[in-house]
Amino acid sequence: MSAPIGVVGGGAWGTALAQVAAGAGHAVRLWAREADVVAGINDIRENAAFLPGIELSRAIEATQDWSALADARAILIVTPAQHMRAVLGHLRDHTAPLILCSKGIEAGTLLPLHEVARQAVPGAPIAVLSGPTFAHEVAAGLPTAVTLAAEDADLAADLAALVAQPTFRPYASTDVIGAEIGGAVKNVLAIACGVVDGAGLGQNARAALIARGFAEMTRFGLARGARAETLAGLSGLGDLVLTSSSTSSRNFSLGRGIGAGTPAAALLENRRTVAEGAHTAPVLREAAAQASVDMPITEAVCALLEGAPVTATIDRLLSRPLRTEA
Ligand SMILES: NC(=O)C1=CN([C@@H]2O[C@H](COP(=O)(O)OP(=O)(O)OC[C@H]3O[C@@H](n4cnc5c(N)ncnc54)[C@H](OP(=O)(O)O)[C@@H]3O)[C@@H](O)[C@H]2O)C=CC1
Ligand SMILES: O=C(CO)COP(=O)(O)O
Repeated sequence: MSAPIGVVGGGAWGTALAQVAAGAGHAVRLWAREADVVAGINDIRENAAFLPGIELSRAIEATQDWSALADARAILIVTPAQHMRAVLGHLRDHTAPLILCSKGIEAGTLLPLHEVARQAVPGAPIAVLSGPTFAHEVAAGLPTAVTLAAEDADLAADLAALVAQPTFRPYASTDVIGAEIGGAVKNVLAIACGVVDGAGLGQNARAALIARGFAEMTRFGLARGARAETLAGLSGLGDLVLTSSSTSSRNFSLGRGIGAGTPAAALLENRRTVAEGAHTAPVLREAAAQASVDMPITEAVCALLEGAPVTATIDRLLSRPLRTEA
């Protein structure tokens, strides 16, 4: 039997990707932080906390023991973005490729996650997997396509082949930063789209927000070295389209609650699942300021997360001086 695939993170997405890897014919070792998640996967083949209702493959073995990943041929990293550096500290000496599947930018350093991973695990080749992927649909075997990016084109193609299935199609790319920025920024934009929905501002407003949000994503991405075609692909526009209009998105749902009048702090209190956009928004605002990129929608989302009133925040966005569309 060939070496197993490792997965770090027993949330919805880590569990769904473990199911994908098992479906592709691999033995899978899934590291999770919480004992109830490990027990549920090993004993009753279900992650009831994060991915209820999906019967998990017997090829998945959950563990809390880092040494179980020692012989992994590749490791998918799927913890929330702000925990990634701490988690990767446990894998410092690994040399197997790491495939980063989380979406965000590190607070404080403003680093994209692949640079965090490079610092934390210097001997491992780094790749990024990102795209329009609701975990429950992937776990249910519904057709899905993603971007799988690594600087080395051969590595990207090899890793794509490693996890591919007829219903899970990775498209290889060498634009690592582009694949990351789309996923990080769309989470913030999904909150904004949810606010428009919750406040009852209509579908025209949502379409305008998606288009202007994509312009914002593109300006920031280009400033950070992303390629325009990556931002217009699965991991950018594709993921924005998915999460800007569906209550299956935790970010959209958070925004919807804010738009309907519930304070963000109350919605974020005691959450067990992650809405990454809430963490990414202030980091993105800082990174945009550093790069002299104008991101008014991101600034509005930050204001709402900090407790600004919905109507006044939307009025401010709408009363900005008229400008050309670019
Ligand atoms: N859900 C989805 O459809 C998709 C999610 N993503 C991205 O994947 C990442 C993970 O999201 P998702 O799986 O949905 O998360 P969930 O909200 O489903 O689960 C939370 C996860 O965070 C883990 N966690 C919480 N605190 C810590 C910590 N201190 N250290 C390490 N791990 C911690 C939990 O571990 P434990 O199990 O041990 O409690 C659990 O795995 C995010 O960046 C998200 O944007 C990307 C694409 C799709
Ligand atoms: O990233 C996702 C789908 O691609 C999941 O979106 P949410 O985190 O908003 O649920």
